[in-house]
Amino acid sequence: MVLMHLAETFRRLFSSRSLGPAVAAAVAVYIGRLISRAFFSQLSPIPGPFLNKLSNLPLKYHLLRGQYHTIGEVVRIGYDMVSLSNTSDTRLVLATHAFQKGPTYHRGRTNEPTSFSAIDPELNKTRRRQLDAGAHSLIKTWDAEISQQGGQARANYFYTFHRMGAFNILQTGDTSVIDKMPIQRVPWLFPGLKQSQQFLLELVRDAIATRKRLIERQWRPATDTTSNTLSWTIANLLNYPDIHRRVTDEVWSTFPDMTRTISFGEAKAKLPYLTAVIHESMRLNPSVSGMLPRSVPVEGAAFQGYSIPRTATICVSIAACHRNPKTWENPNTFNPDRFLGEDDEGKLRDLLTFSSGVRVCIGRNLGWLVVYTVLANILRKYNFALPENAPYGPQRTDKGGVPAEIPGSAYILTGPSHPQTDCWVNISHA
Ligand code: HEM
Repeated sequence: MVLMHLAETFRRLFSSRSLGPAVAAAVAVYIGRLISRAFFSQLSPIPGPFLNKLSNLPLKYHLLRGQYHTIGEVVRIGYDMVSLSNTSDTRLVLATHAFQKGPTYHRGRTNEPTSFSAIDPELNKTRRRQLDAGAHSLIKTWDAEISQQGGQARANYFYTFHRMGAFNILQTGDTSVIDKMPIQRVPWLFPGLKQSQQFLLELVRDAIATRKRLIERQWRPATDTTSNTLSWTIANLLNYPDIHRRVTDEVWSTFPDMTRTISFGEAKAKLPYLTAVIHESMRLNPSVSGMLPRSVPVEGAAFQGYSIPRTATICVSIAACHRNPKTWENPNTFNPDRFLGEDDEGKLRDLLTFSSGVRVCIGRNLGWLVVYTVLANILRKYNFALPENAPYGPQRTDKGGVPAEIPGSAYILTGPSHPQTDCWVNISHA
């Protein structure tokens, strides 16, 4: 019915005297453009499904379904887009500011470019410095106090840390925020109180509004990456009961005293199998997985013998690199042992979980801290078991006999697509 309607509309357009030639010309131009994209573009020699050569729509469809390319190391994933899955090539793209982040990073995000979305290298460097500046200025302040006080300083670290994190006071010396704290005054005696309260209220309202805006736009990269990593690790352990048992045994036998929380340092130093489990989970399901677009420098680029013009976009796909069969044996299998062998250092170099180069994740230490401590403590404290009617689990395998993975999205950040059905677990105290 719809097709008939469309056909009739086209017939009318073409037969209309005034519109007919214009529409025919537009269609001819469009078809010409498709032919040129497919056969005469500089990207034409690059392998990839035929539809990808014509439009970027198939890419969007595949990303929404959680799929990324697995057919080669340089693949045409759109009419003007290529994706790499060779780790060395990918590191080269990420290494410097030569391949800047693509314009999509900032489109539709926050008003102000953040350290994540800033495209301009200079602005990004400033943003990264601003985050470092707190620690840097703390060190400078304490160094100065130590030398002034003859080698030993009396410092209140609580206030120092607070000031360092909040509003960059140590660096700028601007303490107006603290000075206006209402709790520092006796309310009814000071006329300036109303003004101070107003100032603080506006500040807080502003912070809440910004946070709400980010949440509404589902833009919480830092917390999402960490919580997605945790979700994927639990999902993988539930799919592989032997590995689950082995990692739990390691935590139990290493830290039998349940009254003490396992710290990050302890977990990292004393739980090699948990470390391998986390690496393997981050390999199989990197929470920042794909479509990290990079603009090609004016002089163009070449990878694996294919030249890529500056008009194209290179999409770095961490997920595709992590499942490249040339790099990883049986890439679709969850196998932490690959990080325990003799070449575990080499294997770690092939991981791009936190990216690499100039735009490497600046929150990776915090990410590690959360992932290690949460996993070590919950694996020790709880038994996890899949409910009887769980849609995924070791009983459900794919054609290769590997436990089927719960579906995930693949659009920059990757988490389970249907947590409302796929992420249930029964927990009890261990
Ligand atoms: C397991 C947790 C995490 C993973 C897997 C992860 C991964 C990544 C990756 C792959 C990138 C590069 C993205 C790109 O090139 O577009 C990145 C960038 C970034 N990450 Fe993380 N991240 C994690 C946790 C965090 C946390 C906890 C924070 C903040 C406290 C954070 C803040 C950032 C920022 C600001 C950038 C942009 C850096 C820049 O472009 O200069 N990340 N992260």
